[in-house]
Amino acid sequence: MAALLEMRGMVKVYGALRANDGIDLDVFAGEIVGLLGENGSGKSTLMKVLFGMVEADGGGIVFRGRELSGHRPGEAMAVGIAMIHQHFMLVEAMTVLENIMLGWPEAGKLLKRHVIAEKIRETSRRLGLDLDPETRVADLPLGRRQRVEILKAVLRNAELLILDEPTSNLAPAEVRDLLVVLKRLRSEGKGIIFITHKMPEVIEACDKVVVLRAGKVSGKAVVSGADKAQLAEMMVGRDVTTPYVMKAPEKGAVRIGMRQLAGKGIGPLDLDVRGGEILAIAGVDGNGQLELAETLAGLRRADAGTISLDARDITHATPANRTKAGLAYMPADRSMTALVKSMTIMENLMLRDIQRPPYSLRGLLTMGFARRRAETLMSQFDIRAASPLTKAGSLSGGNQQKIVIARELARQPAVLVAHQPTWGLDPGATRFVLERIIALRDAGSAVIYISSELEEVLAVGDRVAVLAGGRLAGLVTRNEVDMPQIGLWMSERAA
Ligand SMILES: Nc1ncnc2c1ncn2[C@@H]1O[C@H](COP(=O)(O)OP(=O)(O)OP(=O)(O)O)[C@@H](O)[C@H]1O
Repeated sequence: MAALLEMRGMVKVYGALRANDGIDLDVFAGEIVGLLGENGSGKSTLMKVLFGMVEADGGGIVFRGRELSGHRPGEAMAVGIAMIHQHFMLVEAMTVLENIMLGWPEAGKLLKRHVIAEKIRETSRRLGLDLDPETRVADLPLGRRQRVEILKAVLRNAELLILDEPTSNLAPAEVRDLLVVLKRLRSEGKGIIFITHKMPEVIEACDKVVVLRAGKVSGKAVVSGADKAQLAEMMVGRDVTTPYVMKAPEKGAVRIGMRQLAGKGIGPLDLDVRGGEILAIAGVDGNGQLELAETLAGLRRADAGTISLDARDITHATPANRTKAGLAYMPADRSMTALVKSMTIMENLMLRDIQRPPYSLRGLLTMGFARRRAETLMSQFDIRAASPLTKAGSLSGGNQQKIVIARELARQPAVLVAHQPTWGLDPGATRFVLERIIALRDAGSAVIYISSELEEVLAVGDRVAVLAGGRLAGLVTRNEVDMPQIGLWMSERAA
């Protein structure tokens, strides 16, 4: 049987960097191929070339027996290739049906609205998407929005679906549902390319894996029957499975405190986090995590209650004043909200401290210092780019995340609020970041670590709290953690 997709010797060069350096990739109909590799190894670039978003500098693509070159996304879609983006291209104010018609103008000309609505219902039932054509996208949780994109692709007769880290911002239950949907698509004969950094997802859903390193294929394997340890070694290139070392906490004074804190979607909350302590907050996404993080960072108003930082009331302080007071914040959606893509890596790294020494002395920017500092942070945090003067937006997703993480950690903040700090990071980078956060705690900072990844929460939390419906459903110390209890708390919903 001929492959659905054959990519041969793909090359894509950016200046001196060979982002893709002779990559071969085959996908058969009815096959899920895991595309893996560390941050910056060239996965997204290869997919952008395939989908016609960037032009290759070498190599050839054959899709369903026909050569594809110099194409644009419109042509890729017309021949049956669909790309499900990480940031969904949906209009929130419109319904599922309207969004689907919007992205499929030909259908609007040929088919009546109720016929399309029926097609949506039928396809949704068949694939287990649980979507109603009349629901407004704004009312759908993230996982369902992604399914609208999948539905759109299937209705337009896509034969190959590209999913670039589709699970990175989904809650565990949504991930399970997505994998079920992907398997149904496979059984209907679709080819799927699935980019992920998560080993369990690969084992659960993929038929084979292709691993990239520095723009080249560094390994290939059939998943069934493969030795898990070998697969992990091939994917990660080093052992990242040893547990984190957590010294017994040396708890200091309360560094951040909340009293009856309430706002839209949260509270009232009473919490204290001491220096030398990590409070990990678990919970199913959408239970007030974002609201809590943004209220602490000063991006949302608290309607009632107080927040204190090192005994100073910061409830109504601006984000900039909170930064000055020693608060660092890593938002979950770093590439959209914490990074200026048109600025250089160096500029992004100094963004928070630009008016203060040592960056600025008597009003003069000390560029030499800024550059040296950027070089040091880039090497410490393994931010892969040609130079500190490279534009942040041209970096791979994971490397963009690392800029924000490096900037916030390097400030040695009194308090760190980290929301899903490892989204989009490869296993090696995840480990590094968690170790740095633990080091920050060991140096006396207070950390609030918000994540829907239970494994991480349990690995780093000195205490573990569960947020449900915007309130604390439970709070235990590390030694008291009882998994069934945590699960129960997570499923609690405040009325
Ligand atoms: N437009 C661009 N200009 C310059 N360099 C680029 C551009 N796009 C990508 N690169 C570089 O190409 C390399 C591969 O990036 P790519 O986004 O393909 O990696 P990735 O494997 O998808 O990584 P991640 O897991 O972090 O998303 C990176 O070094 C990146 O900085």
